[in-house]
Amino acid sequence: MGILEVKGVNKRFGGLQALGDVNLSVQENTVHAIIGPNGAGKSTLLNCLVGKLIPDTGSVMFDGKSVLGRTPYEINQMGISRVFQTPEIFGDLTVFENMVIPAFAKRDGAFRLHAFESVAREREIVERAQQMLEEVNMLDKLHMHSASLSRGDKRRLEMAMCLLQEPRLLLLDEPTAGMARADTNNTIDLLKEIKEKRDITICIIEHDMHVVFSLADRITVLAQGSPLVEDSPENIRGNPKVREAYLGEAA
Ligand SMILES: Nc1ncnc2c1ncn2[C@@H]1O[C@H](COP(=O)(O)OP(=O)(O)OP(=O)(O)O)[C@@H](O)[C@H]1O
Repeated sequence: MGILEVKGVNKRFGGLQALGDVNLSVQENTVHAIIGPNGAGKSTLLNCLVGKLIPDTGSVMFDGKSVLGRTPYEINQMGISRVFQTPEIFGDLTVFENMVIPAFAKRDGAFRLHAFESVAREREIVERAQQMLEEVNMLDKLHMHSASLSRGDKRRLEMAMCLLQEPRLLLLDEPTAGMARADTNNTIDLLKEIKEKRDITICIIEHDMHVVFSLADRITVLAQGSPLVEDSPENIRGNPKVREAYLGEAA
């Protein structure tokens, strides 16, 4: 039984079947990659895992509990965090402000800011934010405006914001899209470190096969909304069906 269990998920957009009978089992403390051609349904599937979309049929269970019908905030509270394709950070704020502002946010129905309950709590949040930024090699950019960061740094900042919540499942939507090779390699190293340091399961959508084969323990190939095959990276590389549907010469 995996920490994440997707069973019989279907999702239609009007006449288009974006997901057709998707089954997926992600084992705890592994990196599970979801790959496939454009339009295969990868982002739709990820959106179903974080409550952004509700499947027409099927179930999505995280650690034995259904995620369906929960708000993104509740899903976050369950231990699931997501790094988006386009980083969701406040460009007008500094790196440090982006890290600590969510800790001020009280979301009891409405979203509003509140004061920390004690100076000790405030100190704890500030220290943890700094530790996290150090872990992603951004401590020297603490006071920079987030809008002026490079694409890679914006991604790293978002990763640090997610890690601050100590997720058990981290969902990454094309974490290296648009990055130069050096930044891509830094991101691979960073994700390996993150994995080594904590008990965390990572589910990653990625087109760059160098990233996928560097990180993944298991790979699911989606094609036209349905899983074509799920296997180890070694077997995926050599699978003629996968080569035909997606990889071509990339593997
Ligand atoms: N909100 C929506 N309304 C209508 N159609 C949608 C919507 N979201 C996705 N689709 C369609 O569903 C199909 C799957 O899209 P999805 O974005 O999940 O694919 P993907 O595998 O993530 O593709 P890519 O690799 O290009 O990001 C596509 O045909 C897409 O056009």
